[in-house]
Amino acid sequence: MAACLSRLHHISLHVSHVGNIANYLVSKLKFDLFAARHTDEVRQFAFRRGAAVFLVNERPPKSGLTLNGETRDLQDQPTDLYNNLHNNSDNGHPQGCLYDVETPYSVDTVCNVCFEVQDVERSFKTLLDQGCDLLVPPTVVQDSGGAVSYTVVKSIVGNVCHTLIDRTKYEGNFLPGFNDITNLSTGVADSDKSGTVSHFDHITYACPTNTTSQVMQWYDRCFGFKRFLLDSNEDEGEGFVLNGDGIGLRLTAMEYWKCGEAGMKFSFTDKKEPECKFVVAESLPGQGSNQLDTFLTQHGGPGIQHIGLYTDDIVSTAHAMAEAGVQFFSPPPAYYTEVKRQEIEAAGQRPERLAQHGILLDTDMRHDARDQTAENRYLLQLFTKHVFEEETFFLELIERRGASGFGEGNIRALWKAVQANMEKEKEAEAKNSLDAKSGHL
Ligand SMILES: O=C(O)C(=O)Cc1ccc(O)cc1
Repeated sequence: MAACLSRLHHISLHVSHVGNIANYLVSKLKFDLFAARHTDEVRQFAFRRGAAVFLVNERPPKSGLTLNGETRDLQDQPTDLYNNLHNNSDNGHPQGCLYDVETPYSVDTVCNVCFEVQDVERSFKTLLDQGCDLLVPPTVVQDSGGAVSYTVVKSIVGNVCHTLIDRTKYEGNFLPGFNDITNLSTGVADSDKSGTVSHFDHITYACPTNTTSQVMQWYDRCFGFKRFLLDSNEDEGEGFVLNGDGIGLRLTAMEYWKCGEAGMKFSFTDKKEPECKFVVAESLPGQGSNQLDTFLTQHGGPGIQHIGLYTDDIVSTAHAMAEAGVQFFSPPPAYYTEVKRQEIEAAGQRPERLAQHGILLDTDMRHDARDQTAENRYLLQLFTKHVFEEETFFLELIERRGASGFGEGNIRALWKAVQANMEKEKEAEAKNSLDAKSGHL
């Protein structure tokens, strides 16, 4: 039996200095800082835009395991390493990170997807029965707003953990132990911000070659995740494979079944909540080094490579973010004048408008017999450059106009833009070192 999830609560990051990412989230992505917790050991900050919540944990300077850039296998962090990092004080309450464990990777990383559950104790037992590594046993934390219980399970993917939390008896703003922050928010209501970000659309894992099926099995067994086909060309067994012309990538996606919707006896809500999909990306050999390999090397192993933020107006959202200094990847100009012009116009969009910020468009070719009218389903995507110093995380804006998967054209365009950028950076580095050398002569 699998543990029963009710909804995604937040995604947490572990960084060495909170300042840069806080500035990125607030000034550039227009998230509001709404809750914080400081102890002698740790600083934790919660940021929100719509239903998307990031919890940023600042790593204490002494912790972290240097991996010297070596790539590790799918799951090779011994559990006792996490346990040593999760100090308990005399009263049993963690002194370090609440609602999480410190990550053994030394780089800045996004590594915990926290879900709400109905019954933490039962989830804990179910996952123990499934042979999972439980890093924090059921723990209760309370303050004047009520009590919350949680447990933390290590996933099969690198440093990714899942905190399972029951906050049904809590009435505070975020979680017990956190102080509300109102005066440091952007001061602008979500509805008044230019563009919208309403929720997390998907979370993409970067994994080594030939590990996707292990990941899929783990999530099915432990959480009841189910396969979700991304494209009409996708083979059930193989996944969505893009191989050739400089790209070697296998994508396989899963969605989770909320308890209420999976025919369980309780239903948490009648309101349809936005879905967040999980995408497993593995690189295929033979097409040269790529962004997945770069991630695995710089991150020190598998993990969360990027997150898609859903917007219902990608042009305005991208415009506001670009004005605030967010850097995005752009395809070559020919994308808008030749390659995709007709397709963009057929979708009712203006190529010049999309070209302004590098927004990509892919039409969904899937034919759904039940839905004769939906001829023009498409999605719009835009990818940021890496958010941290190392290439261990980026974000994406995504607007879905009836398309629920991903398009091959957008992925190829992104792949090429990243490759071109890598080459440009290499050239600049080579030029800098040449300049430095000639300066010494
Ligand atoms: O398009 C998306 O958002 C995906 O998640 C697919 C994807 C996965 C990995 C990459 O390095 C690039 C694209």
